[in-house]
Amino acid sequence: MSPVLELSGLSWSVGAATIVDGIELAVEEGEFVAVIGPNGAGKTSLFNLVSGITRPTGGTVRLDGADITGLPPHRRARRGLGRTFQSSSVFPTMTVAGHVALAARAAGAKRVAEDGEGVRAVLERVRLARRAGDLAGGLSHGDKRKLELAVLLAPTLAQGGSGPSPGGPRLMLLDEPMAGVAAEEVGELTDVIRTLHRTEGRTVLMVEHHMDILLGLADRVAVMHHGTLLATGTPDAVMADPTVQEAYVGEEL
Ligand SMILES: Nc1ncnc2c1ncn2[C@@H]1O[C@H](COP(=O)(O)OP(=O)(O)OP(=O)(O)O)[C@@H](O)[C@H]1O
Repeated sequence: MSPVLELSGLSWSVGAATIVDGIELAVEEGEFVAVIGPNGAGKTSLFNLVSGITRPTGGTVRLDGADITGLPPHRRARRGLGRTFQSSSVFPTMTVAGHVALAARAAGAKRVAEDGEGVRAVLERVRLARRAGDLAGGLSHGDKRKLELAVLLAPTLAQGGSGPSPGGPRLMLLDEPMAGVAAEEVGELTDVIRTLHRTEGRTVLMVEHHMDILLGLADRVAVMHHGTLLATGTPDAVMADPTVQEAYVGEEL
């Protein structure tokens, strides 16, 4: 069986600067791979290439064995690739339930009521049902992150209809979901992400700076440095790797 995601020689240059440099990475079905690396290593740039926001200057991206290198982001989404962003992307004056209903309709769901069972069920999966009627602008950072996950799951509501990717994304790219989240909210957000991975069986590729969060969450860690993949391995193996420690000199691993 092909890996869910396969990156071969994936590269991106801007002028003379090579920002992503020959990445080789295969992510298997149901795997949780964390991408770490010092500031400016190229992690977000790599996510932009995988989700189709930027076109690589070299190499290929394969999803379920099919070459999707030339596909725009919405067509990748239809094939089951979902992505969240480093900075929060909610609409402050729209309700929490409104976000889910809107995303479900965009995915082809018919007759989605904001106060209906379907929207509530999606919000329960990210532990946000109690805030369904509240405006997104009033949510804590942790709850905004959960709402972004609910928006990723909303295409589930198109199930049975003509909507694309009825089960929601099988591959989720999460770009620093803990950024800006208060320490007391990190545990619950980690639990939500763990459930989406372990219980629902989704494949996850996640950028995260804090190794303590990744221990117990990630099967494998991929370390980026200056645009290249410096090492991949279990969290413990990567932390013990002297080349990784060297790349992080002056920064916390
Ligand atoms: N559009 C662009 N044009 C030129 N340089 C860019 C562009 N986008 C990113 N860069 C540069 O590429 C490098 C990698 O940036 P990127 O944001 O991918 O790193 P990162 O590992 O995600 O960093 P951080 O951990 O700080 O978020 C940086 O030096 C950045 O300045």
